[in-house]
Amino acid sequence: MTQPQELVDKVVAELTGWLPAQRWFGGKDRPVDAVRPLRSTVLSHDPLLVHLVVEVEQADRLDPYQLVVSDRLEGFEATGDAELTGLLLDRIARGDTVEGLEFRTEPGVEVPEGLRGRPITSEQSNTSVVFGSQCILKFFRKLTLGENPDLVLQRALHEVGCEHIARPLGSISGELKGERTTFGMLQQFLPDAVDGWAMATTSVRDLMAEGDLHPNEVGGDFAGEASRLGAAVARVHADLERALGAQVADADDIERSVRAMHARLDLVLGSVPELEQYAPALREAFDQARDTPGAIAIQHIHGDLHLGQVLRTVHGWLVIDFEGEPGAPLAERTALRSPLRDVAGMLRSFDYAAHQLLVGQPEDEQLARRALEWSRRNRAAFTEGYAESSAAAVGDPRERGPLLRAFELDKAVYEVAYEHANRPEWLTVPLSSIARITGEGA
Ligand SMILES: Nc1ncnc2c1ncn2[C@@H]1O[C@H](COP(=O)(O)OP(=O)(O)O)[C@@H](O)[C@H]1O
Ligand SMILES: O=P(O)(O)O[C@H]1O[C@H](CO)[C@@H](O[C@H]2O[C@H](CO)[C@@H](O)[C@H](O)[C@H]2O)[C@H](O)[C@H]1O
Repeated sequence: MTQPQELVDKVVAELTGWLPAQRWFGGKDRPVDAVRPLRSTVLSHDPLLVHLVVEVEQADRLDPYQLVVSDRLEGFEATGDAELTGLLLDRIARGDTVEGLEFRTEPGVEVPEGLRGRPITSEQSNTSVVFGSQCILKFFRKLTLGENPDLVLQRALHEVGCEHIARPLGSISGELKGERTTFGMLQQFLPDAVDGWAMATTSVRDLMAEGDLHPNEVGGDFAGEASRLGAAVARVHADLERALGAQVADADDIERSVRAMHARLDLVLGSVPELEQYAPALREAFDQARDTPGAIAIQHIHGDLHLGQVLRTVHGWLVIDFEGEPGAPLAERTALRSPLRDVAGMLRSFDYAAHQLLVGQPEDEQLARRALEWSRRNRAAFTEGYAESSAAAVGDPRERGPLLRAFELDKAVYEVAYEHANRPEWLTVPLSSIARITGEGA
């Protein structure tokens, strides 16, 4: 029988080669220099199941990543094993503490024992496992020291009765480098849910299949959903404000945020030279954010809102994954920011959904025209739905043109970096948007 330490040593030795091949690994664009164990906890002896946190060294970066591993699999990764993941859920159901690792349910929640887990297979930054038709356990991969905003914000939203989130059911947390850190989050699973990305891209495909029809004429028109989605996002913002408060941004806040946009651009320019030609126009747009009319409200926001983060259920739209941008430092993700950043994130996503079909055929002008038409129609519907339901302090995004434009471009710069690191073949999607928005050629 393998001893836990033997397993940990074997796994750690293999990780340098194994990690870069994982979808959720955030450092695929840089070589892995070293992997060291930070903490390991035996969750079960028979079958052997070990919770392992490692520190991954890549040039000047040190990032903690989380795994659960076992010796009884062909590889070692246990999140794909129905019985082993069931052991994690059982521990949450019983409220166990194992060597400082705390498995808990949320107040008033009962979780059944004995369920088996199945991992979901969509493109994602973390690993999620579904149990029966009732709960989903998100296992954070790249760990953020401290409490994860995904759990903190959804708890706060649940407490004020927000109707547009899945109920938080439990968590796994423990100490990492002296800080209480969230390792996992259990949430209500919506078995009937379809994510917004799947719905939107289906609608785009319907349109492309109809040579002569416009977006409002085809069966799969998405504008009604886009408008309802705008209203749901506005209500989530209002609930976040109710739960955790808001402030009016002062001149320093605005200045800091303009400087941060420039700093992000500087950083991304260092690794993606294709962005260089748009830099002057981007900088001008960031500077113009200072000229936005009226007071700007800042509050806790989602921070990485896009069509893959919203689920359509029979009861309406739900927003998930309040973790913020997976690459950003925690201080930035938990800072009070303008909700218009989320609006901008979603507007970017409509543009993505429309243009992803052009990835393999950039020269097709007819397709490009239809894509633009779809994007404009759905962006307008979303913004209108948002404006109709938004709280007075946030107001109508259309009246905040310079700020919204700067946020959209800042998000597109983030996406350039994200695609460069994760899906280089998609790099043209944010780059061509930047060209369109800044008017710097397509
Ligand atoms: N509560 C839920 N009910 C149904 N499906 C969900 C739920 N939460 C997440 N999902 C599915 O899992 C996917 C990944 O979830 P997400 O929270 O975005 O993880 P990640 O942080 O890895 O991106 C979603 O796109 C969605 O398809
Ligand atoms: O893994 P997360 O969902 O937290 O977010 C990261 O990955 C997203 C891609 O899966 C990425 O989103 C970009 O691509 C989406 C289509 O796949 C598109 O809907 C988004 O608008 C676009 O930003 C996201 O930026 C990244 O943080």
